[in-house]
Amino acid sequence: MTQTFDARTAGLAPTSSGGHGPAGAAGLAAERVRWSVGGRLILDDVDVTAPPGAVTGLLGPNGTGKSTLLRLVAGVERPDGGRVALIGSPDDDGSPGGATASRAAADGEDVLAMPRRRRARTLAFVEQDAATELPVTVLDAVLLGRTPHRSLLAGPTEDDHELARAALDRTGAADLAAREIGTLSGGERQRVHMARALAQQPRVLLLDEPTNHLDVAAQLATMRLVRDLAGDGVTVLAALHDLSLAAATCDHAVVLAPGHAGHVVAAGPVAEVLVPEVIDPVYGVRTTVLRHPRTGRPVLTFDEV
Ligand SMILES: Nc1ncnc2c1ncn2[C@@H]1O[C@H](COP(=O)(O)OP(=O)(O)OP(=O)(O)O)[C@@H](O)[C@H]1O
Repeated sequence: MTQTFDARTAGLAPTSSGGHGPAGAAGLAAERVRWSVGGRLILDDVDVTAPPGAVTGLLGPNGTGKSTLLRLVAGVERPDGGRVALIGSPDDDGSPGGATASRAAADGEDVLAMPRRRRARTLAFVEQDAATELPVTVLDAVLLGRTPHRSLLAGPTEDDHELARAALDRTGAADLAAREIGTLSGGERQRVHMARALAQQPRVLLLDEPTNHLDVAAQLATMRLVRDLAGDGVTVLAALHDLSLAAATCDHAVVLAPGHAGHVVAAGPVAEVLVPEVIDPVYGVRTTVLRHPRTGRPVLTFDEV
């Protein structure tokens, strides 16, 4: 993936935040979000906060509701209750969950009440294994990310093309621009969906397993890109399975427990959350936390109980 690219000079940083960098960033607070399907309660009054201009990992075993929460926050599904709001400065205690989340959401702008186009300028979502049935080229698929930024009847401008190509460049997919999207491999498609989200110039980026299908170098490049975006003032909430990748990349982590309709068991800085006391009972494993010899960040290894 190309890492020499500067989002600010190419105009890929968010446009609507009133300034670049974390100081002008908007965070996200989901408060008491509730959702049922087929008579089964999937999320029961879940509070999750993604602090402004930070990378927050949404963690938890299979089926704990990570994708569902992201889909509700993105407006793909309607919650049965609760609120999703943009928030400003971090809370006094820096806590990304709990009572402070409720207060922040109560104060901030309601994302789900925004008109669709405005919401699409604010928030971009890369779904897990997002399929694209349309017989379109990769470049056209990425240009769709520019739709919320122009009037309904207008076609893409030169600037839109430039931004779309810059987004493809940044996700390492520039050479795929002319390909039909349906012919791509899983990893190639993942990069294209990420590029479409970047072309949207969102203030908040929601990612569901962004490293799915990617080889190890592409995983690292993606998470580096995620960190760079946060540096540009984009708030990132990413569902992740690889806890070491989360420890290496995220500022904050939120852990959902199995069997309790999305109950948040821990939320806070990764070094405090990614510890055996939290991970072992949630995942049913025995965790050892090592230190990365170069970065000093936690590296997690696991044994069966
Ligand atoms: N449309 C639906 N109909 C029925 N059940 C659903 C639906 N959407 C989600 N669920 C159920 O809700 C629960 C949470 O699913 P979700 O996909 O959000 O979990 P997840 O934490 O993202 O899982 P994974 O890590 O496996 O991707 C699961 O038990 C799933 O089967």
